[in-house]
Amino acid sequence: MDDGAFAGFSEQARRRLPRLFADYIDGGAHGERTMARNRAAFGQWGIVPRGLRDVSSINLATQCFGRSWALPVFLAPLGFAGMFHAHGEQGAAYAAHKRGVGMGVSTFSIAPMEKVAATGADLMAQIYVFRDRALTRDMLERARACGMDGIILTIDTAITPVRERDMRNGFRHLSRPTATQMAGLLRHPSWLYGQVRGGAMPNVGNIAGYTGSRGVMAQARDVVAQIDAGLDWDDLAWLRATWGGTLVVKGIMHPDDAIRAAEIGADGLIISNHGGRQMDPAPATLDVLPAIAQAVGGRVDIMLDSGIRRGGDVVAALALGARAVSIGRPWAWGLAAGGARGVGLVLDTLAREISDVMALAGLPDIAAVRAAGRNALWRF
Ligand SMILES: Cc1cc2nc3c(=O)[nH]c(=O)nc-3n(C[C@H](O)[C@H](O)[C@H](O)COP(=O)(O)O)c2cc1C
Ligand SMILES: CC(C)CC(=O)C(=O)O
Repeated sequence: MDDGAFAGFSEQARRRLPRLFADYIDGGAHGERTMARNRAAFGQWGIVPRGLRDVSSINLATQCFGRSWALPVFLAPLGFAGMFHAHGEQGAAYAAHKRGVGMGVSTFSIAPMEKVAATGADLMAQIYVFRDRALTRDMLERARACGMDGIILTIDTAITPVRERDMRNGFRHLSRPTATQMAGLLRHPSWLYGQVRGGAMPNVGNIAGYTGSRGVMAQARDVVAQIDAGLDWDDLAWLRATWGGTLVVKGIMHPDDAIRAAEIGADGLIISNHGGRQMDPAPATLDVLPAIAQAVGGRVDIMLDSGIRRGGDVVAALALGARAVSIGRPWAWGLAAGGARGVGLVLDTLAREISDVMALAGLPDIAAVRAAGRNALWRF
């Protein structure tokens, strides 16, 4: 796979992590065709160099979902991220805070959201609605209580499809670690030491009741099984009525769904195929972006994720109608490779590339990128 600007981080992450976790991060659903298509779609677009424009200062400041960030980049919610490095979700949030960007905290965060919120970062709580709505209500109340004024409802995960790498490794498919899994953990002593020192084999600590000694893999299997496959548009309306803050719907891939979510009162949309981890085969997110942007016509802000690996990818997405992008695996690799510092370096790497591309395209700020639109782009 082409990990773009993050190849060094992903390589190091794969060295540092037991295979179980490295494959969980890297893998996708079924034949991983969606994952490949996400990357290929960015390869279809060039950005046309322009000169004789004043680009002596490049400003990456961005507004999206009613928030202000220093970059048009958001850290996507990632489940079980605390297993990738002892700094965990707090480390990532710390890096996001330092760089002035936002972050989604997964329902399946290893660290309880209260601990992540204590970093002071601009966070949004990602919500998987459970069959037991009391758990979901509890999560909304906790999000509000720890000062988060935005939530992200993920809608592309009614079921979790086969992810062949996870099946092979027994990720979420076993209730007890196998000898192979144990040997894999022991072959990564520095990772293991960090995990033990950081909390002695963590729990899926963000969900009430999921603590104890059963082991994080058994917990992961059980909490994922809690996701309600019966979720429908009435539930979105319920959530809209229940949650007074910003409500963003993640996993939109069709213009009709975008329009319906906006009509129900969502404040924002994330065009996402979950990084190719859910539907396979699905279209690339960049390919569905123009029709969705046209359908919503500026009524709600659009963020895009799945396959962002270069600054040029970000600029192409913004020129085609996104207000910002989010990155998933790149920050997981950064975290695994170097904790909070690694996540910070991932953001710096992307910021530098975005800035390079904008300068050489004669686009000094994000408003200029959006205004240029397709005029800045070349379809190969
Ligand atoms: C390890 C991992 C865990 C994820 N966990 C969640 C999750 O708990 N909730 C969610 O909405 N999306 C989850 N996602 C999807 C991401 O939020 C995001 O949509 C995706 O990673 C973007 O694609 P990219 O990894 O190619 O950047 C996860 C993705 C990865 C790689
Ligand atoms: C549904 C879970 C397996 C967590 C998740 O969103 C992911 O791994 O992509």
